[in-house]
Amino acid sequence: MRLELLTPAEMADADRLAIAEGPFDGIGLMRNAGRAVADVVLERFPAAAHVQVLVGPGNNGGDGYVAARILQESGIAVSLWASGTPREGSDAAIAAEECPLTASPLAEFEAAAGAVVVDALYGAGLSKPLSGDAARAVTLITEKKLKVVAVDLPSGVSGESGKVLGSAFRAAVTVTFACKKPGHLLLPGRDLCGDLIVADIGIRSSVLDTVAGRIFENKPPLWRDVFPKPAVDTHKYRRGHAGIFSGGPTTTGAARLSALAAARAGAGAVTVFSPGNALAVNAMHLTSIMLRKVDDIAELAAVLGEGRSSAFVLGPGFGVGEKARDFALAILAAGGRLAEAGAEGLVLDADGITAFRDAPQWLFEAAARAEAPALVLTPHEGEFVRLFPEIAGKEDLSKLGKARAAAEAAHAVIIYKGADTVIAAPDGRTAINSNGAPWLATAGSGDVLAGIVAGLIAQRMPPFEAACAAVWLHAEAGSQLGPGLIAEDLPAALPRVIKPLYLSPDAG
Ligand SMILES: NC(=O)C1=CN([C@@H]2O[C@H](COP(=O)(O)OP(=O)(O)OC[C@H]3O[C@@H](n4cnc5c(N)ncnc54)[C@H](OP(=O)(O)O)[C@@H]3O)[C@@H](O)[C@H]2O)[C@@H](O)CC1
Ligand SMILES: [K+]
Repeated sequence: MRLELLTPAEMADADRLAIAEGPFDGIGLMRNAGRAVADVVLERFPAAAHVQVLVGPGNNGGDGYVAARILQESGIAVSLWASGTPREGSDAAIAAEECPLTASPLAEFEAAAGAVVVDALYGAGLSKPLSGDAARAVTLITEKKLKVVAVDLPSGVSGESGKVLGSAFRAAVTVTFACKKPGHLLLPGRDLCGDLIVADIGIRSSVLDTVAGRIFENKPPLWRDVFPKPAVDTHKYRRGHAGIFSGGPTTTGAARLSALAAARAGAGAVTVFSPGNALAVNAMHLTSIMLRKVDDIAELAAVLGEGRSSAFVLGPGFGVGEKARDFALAILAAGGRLAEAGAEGLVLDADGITAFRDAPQWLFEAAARAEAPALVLTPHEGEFVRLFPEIAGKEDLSKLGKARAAAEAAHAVIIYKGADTVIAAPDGRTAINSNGAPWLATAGSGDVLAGIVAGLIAQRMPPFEAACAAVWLHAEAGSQLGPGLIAEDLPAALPRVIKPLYLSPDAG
């Protein structure tokens, strides 16, 4: 399955190119699309006695006319409700002509109890909020709790952003064509799509290769080639060394969660760098993880000078303040010297992010230096607003657009967390995660994620791929653990989700 996600504009290019190159012309593609929809209706709802097909004036409606015809030919009672008429000479007009049913105006639509609805009002061409007859149809169908099969997208959901314009259908199944679109994975779109089926309608993969941009669904094939594999003759430092900064005596747990996660992600050695007054409490809870006192910038400089640690986590439980800023900037400034010893990255999480709320520019400039270790920022929505207030306020940008703009501005890999986590690199590559689990919304879960990222970067995994892999592994562990999950469970669950990556080329 393809991992590229096509924006509606890219998909329109694909349609044009596919029509030019063949083997199918526009109406050919539409017949294939409509048939795919009809097949899903028949397969999913074999007992349906009545299907109500709602068609719009564009090509989405065209798919609906095809589906209506095929469903009627298969013996089901079909009623057709149209909003507007297809433009003369368009593919949709041909599809409407080939359809033996007479459409009633959508204004007269009544939801029939027990009917299955095919929503072919608007798809990739959604250009304004749903209103009038279409919004009324959404209300009636929702009230009657009818099962909806959406064509391409539930009408009202933006294929670009996953946002709802006005109101939108909640589908049981959505049938899209050739590739998924960002709006299928970003919330609330993902939730409104129900089960998502990608139908092959005869667009050649060479066409999709030509138009595909740099947006991906986050799945193992995206990063498995660079996932660390320990060599047979390896030793612990060759498997990378991650350094995790602990907060004071009452806030040490977060760093230990990160440290355990870095170790479980495969880092050969992990050290917790602790303030002197928290050494005792850290020591009491650490076994395979090493511990070292780092109280001030001079002790940090000594650690950096040794060049052993190749990836750092700063922020979990660390405290918001000057010390967090100084430490982060010192690590980013040490890149050149560290690079020789193999230092690769700094994962700035939680308090480490908030510490820069009044001076984000200092951080961004430090990360922009060519020799700086890679910076990975892991904001949830609140932290994102603190660090990127202007980008966060741009209502016209999707979550993906915001993450991308932030990555460019900060010269950092951004993990914009949430149920639809987006990972963005400064070079424009962006991935949307789709295996998230609600169980992950629990205290300490983010500390674990930061640790996994650092554990992978410590093993020389490139930072964007490390971030993507970490988000996927974290979510996969969360899904497998399920209800009752607490953050302490996550590091221990990692071996179970990592192992299949080594065993099967098709895992995930
Ligand atoms: N050959 C191909 O290209 C293939 C395409 N395929 C299918 O085509 C679909 C894309 O088709 P499309 O580009 O025609 O856009 P579509 O979603 O039908 O909407 C455009 C029309 O709706 C109107 N409109 C929009 N929003 C509205 C609102 N809220 N309220 C009221 N009106 C609104 C809009 O009006 P306008 O913006 O012009 O004012 C325009 O008239 C795609 O999703 C897939 O299903 C497949 O068959 C495979 C082959
Ligand atoms: K639709």
